Amino acid sequence: MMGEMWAQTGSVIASVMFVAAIFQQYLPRQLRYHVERYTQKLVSFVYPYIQISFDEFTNDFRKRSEIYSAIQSYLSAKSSTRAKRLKAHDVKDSKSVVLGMDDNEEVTDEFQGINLSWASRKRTKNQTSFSFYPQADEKNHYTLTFHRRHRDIITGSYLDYVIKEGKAISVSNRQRKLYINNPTQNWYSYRGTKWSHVVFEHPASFETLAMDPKKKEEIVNDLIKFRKGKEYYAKIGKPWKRGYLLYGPPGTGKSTMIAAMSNFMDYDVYDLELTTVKDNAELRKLLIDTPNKSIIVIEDIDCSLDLTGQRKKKKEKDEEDKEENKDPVRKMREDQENTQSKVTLSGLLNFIDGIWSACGGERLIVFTTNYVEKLDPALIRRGRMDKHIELSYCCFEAFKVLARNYLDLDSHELFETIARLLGETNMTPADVAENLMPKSVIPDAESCLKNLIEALEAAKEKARMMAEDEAKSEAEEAAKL
Ligand SMILES: Nc1ncnc2c1ncn2[C@@H]1O[C@H](COP(=O)(O)OP(=O)(O)OP(=O)(O)O)[C@@H](O)[C@H]1O
Ligand SMILES: [Mg+2]
Repeated sequence: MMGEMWAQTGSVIASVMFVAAIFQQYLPRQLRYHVERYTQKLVSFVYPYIQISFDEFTNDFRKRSEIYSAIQSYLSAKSSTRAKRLKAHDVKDSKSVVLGMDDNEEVTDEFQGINLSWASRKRTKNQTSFSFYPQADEKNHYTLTFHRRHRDIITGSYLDYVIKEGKAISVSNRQRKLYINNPTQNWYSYRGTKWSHVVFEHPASFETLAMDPKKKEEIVNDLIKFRKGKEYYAKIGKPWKRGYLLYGPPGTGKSTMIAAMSNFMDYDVYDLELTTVKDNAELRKLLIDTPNKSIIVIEDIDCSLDLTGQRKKKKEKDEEDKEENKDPVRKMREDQENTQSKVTLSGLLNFIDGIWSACGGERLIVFTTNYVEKLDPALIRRGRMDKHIELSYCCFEAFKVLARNYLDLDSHELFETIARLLGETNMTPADVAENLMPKSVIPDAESCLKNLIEALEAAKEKARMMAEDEAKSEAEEAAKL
């Protein structure tokens, strides 16, 4: 109804303008100017609609307008169901083809009871010379048309809403990436960049992660709270970031949990290899280069650097420096060693809570370690690493998740024996999972469970023998004394 009325009004106006344009050609120049002015005044008086256009490229044609891209994503959701002629876009970093309106197609939208219409238009300039920027000769733009009495709402809240929604749609369509830092010496080589990336398609999820369900729920809730926490962090005056320390023996699912976090949050992963970072300044550059909605990961923090001993060493060195007559060759060698190294504990601490960390926001920082007790307390104190998560040996609840994942089993008469054995011996989820893998082509759940029971019994026996040996050698030591 509304559309028809607009179309009618539009065609009347177009006819008036057409007649005026023909008429103008026969008038002297000054008169033509006045006629043009008055025609436009008349049109704006009769035609109560306002049009806003959004160009695809910024003025210098080099950069695609962010607003245009956001509108495109917003309209792709509407036009794929409403418009009749669609156009497939190959949008960079998008998981799938993005469908948008074809040129000169229109879709309507509604906002707080107000009807509006969007149209996709293309202006082609006459090509007179060779151009480095072919887009410059084809100007795509969207036009938004609405009644002038809604001007304030549309230019205020509606446009904000469209851009926010559009950006959210682009994020959810985005292909997630795993970034790895390049060694510093390669940054300035041909096409050298700080981070290289590959497409990240890890299948891990919190559903398939084997761990105590209560702990898992706590972590998921913590992540949800963080994701929704923009205003909260602003209110308490803290940068929007959160640190997790994942610790536990090898094979308990620390790396798997990081993948699950990334899938759950829809964040890119920045896997930071500290041993290839030259010094603290380079570390800062790398981190400033990470955008928001990312997880910065430092795996095996205890092995990456001699972080634990850094402070102590420094103190020792200071003492040594006091020695008056120091061998100059030795001093030179030591100086060289020092320049080779690299990132210090204080550099890393600055990264976690330094001033830069407030840039952008919405970042998770995850450290993993096998030996939490070895870490410097300064690194893991509350406020730096907000949450300490222990990933431990497989408990019965975790086993049930694995049995469901690997064998599609929720219960079985052998579960009771497995529960008992898991209580008596330590086995990592990685080992339990390995034993649950079907060994034959035709999967047989029962034989897989029996395999696991055998492995658990063997592990229990091994642990018993080791304990006996230890007790024996302790007794021998005591006898010697
Ligand atoms: N809690 C778990 N839930 C599901 N699968 C797991 C779990 N823990 C380990 N696995 C399986 O074992 C493999 C190894 O686990 P993962 O790499 O996450 O261990 P990790 O704790 O990071 O070990 P490391 O300390 O050696 O880095 C994974 O590929 C996964 O299939
Ligand atoms: Mg790991």
